[in-house]
Amino acid sequence: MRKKIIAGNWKMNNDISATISLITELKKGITENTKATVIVCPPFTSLETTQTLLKDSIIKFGAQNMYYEDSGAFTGEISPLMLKSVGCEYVILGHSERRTIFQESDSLINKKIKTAIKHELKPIFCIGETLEQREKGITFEVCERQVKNGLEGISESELSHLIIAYEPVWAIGTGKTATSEQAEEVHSFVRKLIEKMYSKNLAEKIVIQYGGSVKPENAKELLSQPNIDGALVGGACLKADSFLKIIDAAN
Ligand SMILES: O=C[C@H](O)COP(=O)(O)O
Repeated sequence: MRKKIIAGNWKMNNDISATISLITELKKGITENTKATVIVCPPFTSLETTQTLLKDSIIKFGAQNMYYEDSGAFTGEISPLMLKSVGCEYVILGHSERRTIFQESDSLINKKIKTAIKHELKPIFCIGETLEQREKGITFEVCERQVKNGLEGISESELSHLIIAYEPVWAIGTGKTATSEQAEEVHSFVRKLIEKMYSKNLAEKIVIQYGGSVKPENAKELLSQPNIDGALVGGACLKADSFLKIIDAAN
């Protein structure tokens, strides 16, 4: 039985004082009785504060991106070693906002995933189709290409801590959630693909989260699908109240 993992991607939100308020509220609501694993992914500038606030907490944290080199002349970038130095356990890679706004390619994402694994950071690897691709009927094809290219050259043993997040681009920040049937269909497809690429064993273990307008109102229905193992939450993770309700829905 896969444990549900609920991650909050704060995106480019929350300064230090908002970070302190939000994490303080979350700590009150997330206790030993919380069944899901909870991860928060604040912006880089809040990671050190997050590390301090989450010392001795069961809440885990990660970053929203990183570069694939350890150090050097890469102005504006953040290395996996820097993330490790502030205690990050996870890193979101291949988010559709990185793919579209910052033109990140499958091959760049693949390099980042490899480096994250090398440094024992757990990637949350995002995939998903655009509205145009869904309407053309190529959702599976797009997701298959992203998974195959993103994981190229990575062995089964290296994937033991990788999480896949299926996020249909048309559902991100739009209020349009995929129906639980639409999401389940893709999750099931991705799990079968992992079985074909690796093994039944890995396919059964790998956590596949859904992301895209997850809210307290739809979380239970989405999280009750057999192949949906958690959520990557954007907008609704910025308020403790709504994020805690989503976490409760996984209980
Ligand atoms: O990483 C999170 C996703 O992009 C979902 O964002 P959203 O919940 O605001 O749609």
